[in-house]
Amino acid sequence: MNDEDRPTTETVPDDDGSNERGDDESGERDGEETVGPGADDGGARGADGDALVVDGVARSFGDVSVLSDVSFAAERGTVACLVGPNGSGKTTLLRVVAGLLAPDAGSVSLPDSGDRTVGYLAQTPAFRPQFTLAETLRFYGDLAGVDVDPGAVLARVGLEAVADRRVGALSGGMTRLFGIAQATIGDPPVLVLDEPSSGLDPTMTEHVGSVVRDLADEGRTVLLATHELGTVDRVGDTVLVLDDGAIQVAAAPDALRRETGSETLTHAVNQYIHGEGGDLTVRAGTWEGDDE
Ligand SMILES: Nc1ncnc2c1ncn2[C@@H]1O[C@H](COP(=O)(O)OP(=O)(O)OP(=O)(O)O)[C@@H](O)[C@H]1O
Repeated sequence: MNDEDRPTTETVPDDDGSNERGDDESGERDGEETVGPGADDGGARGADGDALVVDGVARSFGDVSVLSDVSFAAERGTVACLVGPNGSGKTTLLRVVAGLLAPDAGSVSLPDSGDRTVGYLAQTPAFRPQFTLAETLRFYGDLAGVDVDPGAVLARVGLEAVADRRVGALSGGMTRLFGIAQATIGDPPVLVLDEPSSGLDPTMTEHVGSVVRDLADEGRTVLLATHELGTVDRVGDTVLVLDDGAIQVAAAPDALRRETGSETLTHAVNQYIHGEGGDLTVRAGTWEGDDE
């Protein structure tokens, strides 16, 4: 395989030229409880079990402030679901956590384990279609400096039977699963997944949700962005509502419903979305996977 024909690292695009981690890996932990409802906590509340602590992260593009003060923590073995309106900064935050974008301020603290601490699935993963799944995984393994057993990596997402199929012959859902598999190369303790099941049919959406849940149950910490509140309800331990550049609330789906007196997660989440003009209901129609 010559260099031109090799698969690329297009799953980790770098759209502003910055590719450094940019955090100081020293997010302070104050020993308080992990996450909970409340927008005015004034900082992350990392506890001993936390695998990921984001503390006071800010990020602008030019003079447009996208993230102003984002803080939250996530425990090992849990799924944290980042939700928020289009353009609220979910992808920006995930890229900061994955080390693909440097924050202007604040820090991201990750577990200190191995070479590959974070695995990342981009919103629109792109692989070279002419290579097989096994070839592609080996290539990414080489890039990450780790040995890859393609069969074992593919088994994490249920694709081991098609290791020798060309990536271009995969369905959309299988491609997304393959992207998740790629993110697990090197077995990073934290997985950052940008809309892993958007645009998939209900059965595949459910399957992707199960895969994500299993990856967390095996001890990883998963941070995912999604508009599908049905998926959040099924697999999420924590809902992080991002709006106005900050986490407006961090709580378990049930707690969020209870605290807002809502029957549905959609209604509960919308209580924390300010929208334009402060109308809490104005964004109600923007959520996919409605659970009502
Ligand atoms: N590289 C960039 N340069 C300039 N502006 C950017 C860049 N990346 C993101 N933005 C802007 O930052 C804002 C947040 O974008 P982002 O993609 O993070 O939102 P999002 O919540 O993931 O949206 P969606 O739900 O539609 O995927 C948008 O206004 C977007 O135009």
